[in-house]
Formats: sequence, structure tokens, C-alpha cells
Amino acid sequence: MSEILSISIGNTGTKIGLDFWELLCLEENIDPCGKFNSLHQNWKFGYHKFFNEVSSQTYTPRALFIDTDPNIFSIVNTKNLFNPAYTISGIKSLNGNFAKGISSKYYNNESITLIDASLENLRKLAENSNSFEGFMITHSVAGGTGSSLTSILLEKLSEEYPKKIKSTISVMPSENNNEYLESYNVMHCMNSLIENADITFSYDNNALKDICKRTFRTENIGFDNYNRLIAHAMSSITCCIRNDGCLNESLNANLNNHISYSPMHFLITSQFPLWPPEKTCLPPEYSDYDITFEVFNSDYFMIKCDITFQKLMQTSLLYRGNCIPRNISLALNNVKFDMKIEFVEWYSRGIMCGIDHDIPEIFPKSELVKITKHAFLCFNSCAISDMFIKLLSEFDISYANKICLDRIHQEGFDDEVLINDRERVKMLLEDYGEAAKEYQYDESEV
Ligand SMILES: Nc1nc2c(ncn2[C@@H]2O[C@H](COP(=O)(O)OP(=O)(O)OP(=O)(O)O)[C@@H](O)[C@H]2O)c(=O)[nH]1
Repeated sequence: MSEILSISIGNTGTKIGLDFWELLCLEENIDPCGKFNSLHQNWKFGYHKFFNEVSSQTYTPRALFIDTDPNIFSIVNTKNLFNPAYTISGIKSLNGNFAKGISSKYYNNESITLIDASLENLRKLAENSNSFEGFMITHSVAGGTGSSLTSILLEKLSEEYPKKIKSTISVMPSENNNEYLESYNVMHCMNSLIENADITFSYDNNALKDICKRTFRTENIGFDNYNRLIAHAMSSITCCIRNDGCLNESLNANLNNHISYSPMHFLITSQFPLWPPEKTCLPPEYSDYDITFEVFNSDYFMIKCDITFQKLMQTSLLYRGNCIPRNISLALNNVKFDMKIEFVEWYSRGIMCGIDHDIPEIFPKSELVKITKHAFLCFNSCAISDMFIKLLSEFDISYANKICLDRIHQEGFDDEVLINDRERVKMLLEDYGEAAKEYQYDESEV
């Protein structure tokens, strides 16, 4: 049994974590109080990897919640599912400033206490597992807490658990946000993800916004919708891990199947269909070809990027629900041709494919109609360069105009920390360019 320990950090990380656990409970037949419903027809044993048995037929998530802001825990602790001992909070939010979280003033008093308590609790979670495989961290790279505490914790985890896989579900900020300090948070956190994380599933609020608009056909959407999209993606990422499935059946398999050079571990995901827009209409009948075609459409990528002129590297495609292998094989051949999907020269395995026949769950109060199948695509590609270029460009604008630099200086840092972070991200961008061969990094783009 290779268990996974989930860690939710900061406001965004916690909200996504809660949505993920809600969905997981539905998929694993565990009620909101942790009671396992063994009468349900389709139960499997996957829940053991994510839940710990506390008494007969009663389970609690292997989950830790950490935030500098104590308010979020009033939400976590209203849920009977979680053990309150595994929610760790500080006194006050970092107010969107990573430098505060890593500054010696704060670090010696607050962060270190939070991190020590987190490590202690992770040790307990690890003791309650047979041989845990790794960690899955949800956070926003733009938040003060989501960037700084994640960076510190990742470094500590690398020291204490060098062989365990550190995977992250990392949310990138929206474009054109006015929080200029965020671009420094992002750069700091990206540097740390490059150095200390093994797999990063990247989600971009801007891409999620467009997907939601298209799916719900309304402008009235917000973070709750984005978080649910991410939770759905996490359900697909963990689907085969939970069910010893056909593809990416462990974090380690995810690593081996998607990453060949460890810093280049920023993966892009997409899913189609999400769900029909209105409860009143019947779910449209998508063919296996439709879902295969659309899942490669960059409109559904959860990161803003385009693969039209970019080649793919490691790529896996999981079908969930009533899909027929023969149809999928035909659909894939056609889609590869119709969409001119190409791979980098050094990658010869093509698209790795699997089917999990269980129909995916949806959030109960979401007014959505259940669909009978969907495809979930996960791939590594030089197209992720679009994301790095955008993040570097936002950083450069803030830095050139000295926006909010005083807030970094006040915490005892000079500009060197920012320059180093930027340098590391730029190096990775160049690595992706090298891998694509055709793609050349152009400083004027940033
Ligand atoms: N996807 C998503 N993004 C969010 C959500 N809430 C805030 N954000 C974005 O995340 C960034 C702020 O991160 P937060 O998680 O709120 O902050 P934090 O990590 O708790 O850090 P501090 O509050 O600064 O201590 C901004 O870019 C927001 O636009 C959410 O619920 N979902």
C-alpha cells in the first residue's frame, strides 16, 4: 500500500483541499462523517491510500491543513471528516507578502512554529501508514502564505524525506491583477518548486475562468468554480492511484511517465467534457472521437498555452466512464492526424492511454448533470513556456517600476533574493527551449 499524504497550504490551498476531499468521499463511498458505505455496489479499496481508518468502517483523510490566517480553520473544523489536530494555523495572514513568511523576524516566531508543528503532524500521518509514497500539496504560488510556507516546507520535506515524491497542485495568479507584489511571491515559489518539487500540476486562474465561462455560459463565476475544476482534475490525477488502475497508478508512475529531466516537471492538464451547462438540458452525447478531439483543444487546457507550434513530450490520456477501447484507438489515430499532434524527436512512446470504467462523480449541490464519460489529458510540453514567459514578464514590469519593493526591503531583504529567483525561472525556460530544439528563448519577449 503506497499512501499519499495531502497538505493544503494557505487560503486557496485549503479551499481546493476541501473540494478535493468532498469529491473523493463521493467517489470512495465515504459519507461526510467518515463512515464507509460498504453496501454501495462499486466499492474498491482505493480509499486506503488517502484515508486512515480510525475505527471500524470510519475513516479520516490523511490530510494536513496549514495557514498563517486562523480564519480558514473555522471552515475546516466544521467538517466532521477531518481530525482538528491536523489543522495548524498562525495568528494573522501574511498579507500577500512572501518576504514576511521567510524573514527572520517572522520566521523565528511564527513560520518556524507552523513548520515544526506541520512536520510533527506529517510524521504522525506517516506512522499511521504502511509505506507512504509521497505528498500532494495544494497552494497558490501568488499568496504570501501559499508561496513562502510552501517553499519552506518543500525544503524541509526534501531534507527529511528525500526519497518520497513531492507533488504539488499549484495555482498561478490571474492576469492583469493589481497585486504587484504577487509577481515576487510567484517567482520565489517557482524557484522553490523547480528545486524541491518532483511533479507540479499547474493551474492558471485565467485559463480556469475562460473554461468556466465557456462551460457555464455565464459571466457569473468565481473562485468556487475554479476550485471545483481543480478538484475534478485532482480526482482524475488520483483515480488510477486509488484504484491501482491502468495508467499512472502511483505518484512514482506519474513521475516516470511524464518527466525525464527533473526540473522540467511542470505538467499541463485538460478535461473534456466538464459537464453540460444547464440542469434542464440532457447531457449531450459525445462520441469517443469528440472527447478525444476536444481534450487536445487548448481551450480546455487549465494553463493558458498553445500547442499549435509546440511539440509534446510525455503525454498520458485517461478515459473515465463508458468508453470503448476500439473506438478510442480509432479516435486517437484520427485526432493525431487531424490536429497534427507531434512529439519531440527524443520521445518515442506516443500517447499512453488508459480507461477507468467508473463514471466520475460531480459535486452534489452544483446543479450539474452527470456525464457518462470524459477524457483527462496530462502532458509535459514546451508549450508551458508561455506560462513562464508571462510570469517573468509580470515580474519584470513590477521590478522595473520598483513596485512594492519597499515591502520586501522592510522584511530585511535586498533585491538579490528576487534576482536569484528570476534567474532560476529563466534558466528553466531555457531548458524547455533546449528540449524543443525549435524553440529559442528570446529575451525581448519577456
Ligand atoms: N483558484 C483560486 N485562486 C484563489 C482563491 N483565492 C484567492 N486566489 C488567488 O490566489 C492568490 C492569493 O492567494 P491566497 O491563497 O488567497 O493567499 P495565501 O496563500 O493564504 O496567503 P496570504 O493570505 O497572503 O497569507 C491571488 O492570486 C488570488 O487571485 C481561490 O479560492 N481559488
